[in-house]
Amino acid sequence: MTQDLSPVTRIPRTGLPPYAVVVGDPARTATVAALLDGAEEVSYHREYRVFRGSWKGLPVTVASHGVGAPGAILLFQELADAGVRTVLRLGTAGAMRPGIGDGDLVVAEAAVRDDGVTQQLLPPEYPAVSAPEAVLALVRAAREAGVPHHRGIVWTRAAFQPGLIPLNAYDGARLAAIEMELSALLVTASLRGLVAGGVLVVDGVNADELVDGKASFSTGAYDPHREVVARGVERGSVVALEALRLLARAEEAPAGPAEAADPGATA
Ligand SMILES: O=P(O)(O)O[C@H]1O[C@H](CO)[C@@H](O)[C@H]1O
Ligand SMILES: O=c1cc[nH]c(=O)[nH]1
Repeated sequence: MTQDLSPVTRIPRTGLPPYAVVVGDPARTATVAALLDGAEEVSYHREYRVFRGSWKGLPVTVASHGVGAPGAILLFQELADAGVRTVLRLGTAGAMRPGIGDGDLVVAEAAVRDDGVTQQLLPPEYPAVSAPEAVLALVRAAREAGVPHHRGIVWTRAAFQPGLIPLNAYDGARLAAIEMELSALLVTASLRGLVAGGVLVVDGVNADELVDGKASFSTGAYDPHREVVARGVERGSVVALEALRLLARAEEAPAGPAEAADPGATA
């Protein structure tokens, strides 16, 4: 029997666990899947590679979305169509604030919508915010794992390489990191009633270097191919999976009176 597959990403329309970790690099799905019990590759079409498996008894989906928000949002939408309800992005990012170092994690509280695609879907004033429970679960998981981590607002920016327009629009805005897909996930989540968040592994442009004036925050010190980044990705994988487990456990707990009265609370 031919499986019913989504049109672009070719992920199965049914049978995916509702808790998901999404990553940019298809190779990273295998890194995360290696931590799971009973991991199996479900599909691999274009940049969209999907595994399913179990983390401490919780069935999870692990999927890649490639580089750039226009392609990534196709995966986010098709995951939602397939019944996935909680999505955490485990990405890499450049640091933008003093004190954030290579391999550290940044837990995103919100993202600047400079993603190049959501502007075509709804007005730019609409915010891209992480679910507060996702932020708290990621921070708790990072703290319990003893992983260096920071919280803050992330700049999702469609252009990776610098062009002619100066990149100083957010100087002084205390942004924590820069990457390319998170705001598209957060906006999709708000529109579709999903719980979403992001944890990013810093792969360069250490903000201490910025302060010293040794690098610009373009790609001066960008180098994701280092041991410090690989270790950060391993730690970030555990943090993301553990945060999913905390979120699932909290959702199983009986709703309080305020949540029960608010139909949006359990969307
Ligand atoms: O490592 P990933 O998750 O792909 O994230 C970052 O890395 C890519 C750029 O090198 C972009 O996708 C950016 O968001
Ligand atoms: O988009 C990205 C990803 C990683 N590092 C960066 O500096 N930018």
